Amino acid sequence: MTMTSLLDGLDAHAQRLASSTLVNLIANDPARAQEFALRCGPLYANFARQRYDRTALDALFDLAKRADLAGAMQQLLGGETVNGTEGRAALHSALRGGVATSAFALAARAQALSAQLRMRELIDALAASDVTDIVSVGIGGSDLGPRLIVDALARPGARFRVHFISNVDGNAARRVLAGLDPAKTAGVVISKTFGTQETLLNGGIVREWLGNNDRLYAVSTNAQRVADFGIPPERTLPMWDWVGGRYSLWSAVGFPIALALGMDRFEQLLEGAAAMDTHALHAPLHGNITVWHALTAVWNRNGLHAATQAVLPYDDRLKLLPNYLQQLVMESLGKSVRVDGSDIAADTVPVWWGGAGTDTQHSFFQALHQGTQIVPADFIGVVKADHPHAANHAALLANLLAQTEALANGQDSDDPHRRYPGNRPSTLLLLDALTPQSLGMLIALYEHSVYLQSVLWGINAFDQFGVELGKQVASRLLPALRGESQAHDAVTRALLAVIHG
Ligand SMILES: O=P(O)(O)OC[C@H]1O[C@](O)(CO)[C@@H](O)[C@@H]1O
Repeated sequence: MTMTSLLDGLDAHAQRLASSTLVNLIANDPARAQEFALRCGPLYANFARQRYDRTALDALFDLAKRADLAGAMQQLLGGETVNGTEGRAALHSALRGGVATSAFALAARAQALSAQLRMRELIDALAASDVTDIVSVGIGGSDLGPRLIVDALARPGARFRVHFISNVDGNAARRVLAGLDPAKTAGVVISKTFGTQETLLNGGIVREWLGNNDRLYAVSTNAQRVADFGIPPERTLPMWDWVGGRYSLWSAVGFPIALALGMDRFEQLLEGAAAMDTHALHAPLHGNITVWHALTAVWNRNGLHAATQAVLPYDDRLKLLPNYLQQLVMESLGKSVRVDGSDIAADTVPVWWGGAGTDTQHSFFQALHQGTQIVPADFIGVVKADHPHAANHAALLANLLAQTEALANGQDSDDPHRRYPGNRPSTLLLLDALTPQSLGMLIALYEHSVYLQSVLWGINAFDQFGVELGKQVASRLLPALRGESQAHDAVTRALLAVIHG
């Protein structure tokens, strides 16, 4: 049987379960509350409120075996060329630990360790200077990860305050720089290619604003372009082709993280991710959180045909997680051809979106409870608070548990307006506490789940050709925008006429 027909087979299970509700599924099999749950160190995952039963799960695990997810994980972590369209490995795991023993992976690990040593030296030197603020310039994978981690884990009173500029909109740079003193600020320009329009423009603004290149640093694979930009090798940290941009926060792309948290806590983040790598590689299929998470995603997409997936962190410090995951998941899995170039018969990635609870309960949760679309959700909670407001934390956790329960169980009413249909699936991910380790582990779980989903769909998770066309059209349009040429497209010509007034 082909993978496509196996994916089609999920439909039959979904049909079989069409009249079962989550209430029935759990009432008929109460042990699933415990048995559909797994733990990996500080990370607990409960899948009991997903709309599969044990028979459907067997079909999913059969899919996992036939797709050889275990072998695929070995290939990824062993540094094999899992990015076939670009002929590259995706060795983000080598940045954070040593699970693999191939010569290539060991060489990558050695490069990663030497870059970490240089990061530590540069941070120590900056800490001995007058610099109080850091401006990080980058976009996409060179921004979202560092921005998320700094927002989640930076502590008040840290040695450096770290700020981010990503958008090419000049307001982004203007707002950030407005509150800073160029004499006490260092800039870090992060770009794997050092060819990204937004980053080069914003980097140029920061370079000019600083008025002194001595406090400008770079992270890139392209040392020549960095040098041409005016940043010397002694202030340039390396990147490598074997790390994808959206998988790169563990590399020197994480320099802003290390500046904000300190190098020791940055290394704890890496340790957490490395522990998830070990789990992903060695845990048996049925006890493997990354496998459960990936199979659940495929079930919701190809069995239940859910068009979107929500991610709902119940911790204000994780409010940027949905933005980060949008790139990780949708840039990786937003594909409609298979590795061999053939069309995929099944649907791939749904739209990922979300926001932090409880705020979002007061914005879009109405649609989650009573809208016509079923939106599977990942709820993420943190058990132990590290603030003194115990009543707030109790309310936060009560809301988290209440929402997953209400979405699943619903509530009947004679009044259709006041009826809650329920049967809305969710996964609950709980961290014992929010620490560098637990956050590293959570992010690595998503990375590996994304990869395993790509294997199940037969697509390449590590290229992103879809973003290129827009960039090419934008650069072709620049002369037309300046009035130096005519746009080719009739609608664009009409719009330019409006802009030119
Ligand atoms: O690090 P770079 O080369 O500036 O690229 C930034 C981002 O642009 C993309 O290529 C496309 O959005 C991402 O994959 C990448 O993370």
